[in-house]
Amino acid sequence: MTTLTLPAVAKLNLFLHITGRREDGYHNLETLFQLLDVGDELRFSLRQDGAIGLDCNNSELINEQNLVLRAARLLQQYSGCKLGCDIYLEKHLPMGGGLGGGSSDAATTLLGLNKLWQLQLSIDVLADLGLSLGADVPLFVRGFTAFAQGVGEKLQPLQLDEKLYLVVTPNCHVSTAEIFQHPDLIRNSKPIPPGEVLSANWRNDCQPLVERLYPIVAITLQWLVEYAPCQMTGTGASVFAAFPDQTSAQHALAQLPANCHGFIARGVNQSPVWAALADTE
Ligand SMILES: C[C@@](CO)(OP(=O)(O)O)[C@H](O)COP(=O)(O)OP(=O)(O)OC[C@H]1O[C@@H](n2ccc(N)nc2=O)[C@H](O)[C@@H]1O
Ligand SMILES: Nc1ncnc2c1ncn2[C@@H]1O[C@H](COP(=O)(O)OP(=O)(O)O)[C@@H](O)[C@H]1O
Repeated sequence: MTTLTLPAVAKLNLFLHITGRREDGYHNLETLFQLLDVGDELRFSLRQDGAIGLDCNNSELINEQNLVLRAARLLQQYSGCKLGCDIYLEKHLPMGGGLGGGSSDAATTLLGLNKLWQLQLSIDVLADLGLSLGADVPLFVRGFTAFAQGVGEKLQPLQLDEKLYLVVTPNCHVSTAEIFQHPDLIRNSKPIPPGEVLSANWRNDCQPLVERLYPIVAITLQWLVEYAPCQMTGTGASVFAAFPDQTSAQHALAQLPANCHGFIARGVNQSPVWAALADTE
């Protein structure tokens, strides 16, 4: 095998509770990660000379900080592999919107190159490598909808109804670091008792602060709630609502405010990257 094309899907945080701050400054969370069936696409082509190249439909993303390049270099270094690759990233997901696109791209890179370079590293090893790139990467490596604790790396798979979501990203960039450093962030939520995840009070502890600091997020939620109950994902700025069918979701999407980007996606219990990898067997 010399080429491989794989998806890198988005996630929603159906709830995000912050239960405390750790000594290293990071926060312990409890969150319900819902994978979606839409996202970016990555194409990998094997190189024998060990070099790693990146091309992308968004030229701003072609730089050494791209999580795709960082994941590829990390894997090459860890495994001692002498092979290289050219990677084309077709970016569809809004960036920095709480949809985990960068983390998902990194996870797909780890999974894809593990295959293309025939490394046969275990999923546990890939998830640990991924965690050093970002808190959400292990979720996308494991590829199942899950209840998460810690900074998001302790994952328990969950089977949820595969609902239809409208995801709306207002035209603003929320800094994750700014939100977590803010003195007014709610960071003392009680942990959910074992077995009560599905009946817990689902809310996003970052949402009140983000709505105050970024009024466009509050305005977007006020627009969306006219159609269905809605919430913010991650540290924002994207918001989402579940709809009973395509027609009602399309109806809301057609009324989207001018300063927003929106798409419809289905929640999935298993990441499409696993089906795509299985097709290559
Ligand atoms: C909170 C979540 C929920 O999905 O938000 P989104 O990024 O998806 O919006 C993520 O876990 C975010 O993960 P990620 O986006 O990888 O965050 P990082 O780049 O690792 O962290 C940026 C900064 O946020 C703070 N941070 C991040 C995660 C965490 N659990 N506690 C923190 O305090 C740290 O100050 C860190 O320096
Ligand atoms: N492949 C990538 N795709 C998107 N963003 C990336 C990528 N690599 C690095 N980044 C950087 O990571 C930041 C967060 O990206 P993203 O994962 O899309 O958002 P979030 O963490 O809010 O869900 C972006 O603002 C961008 O600067």
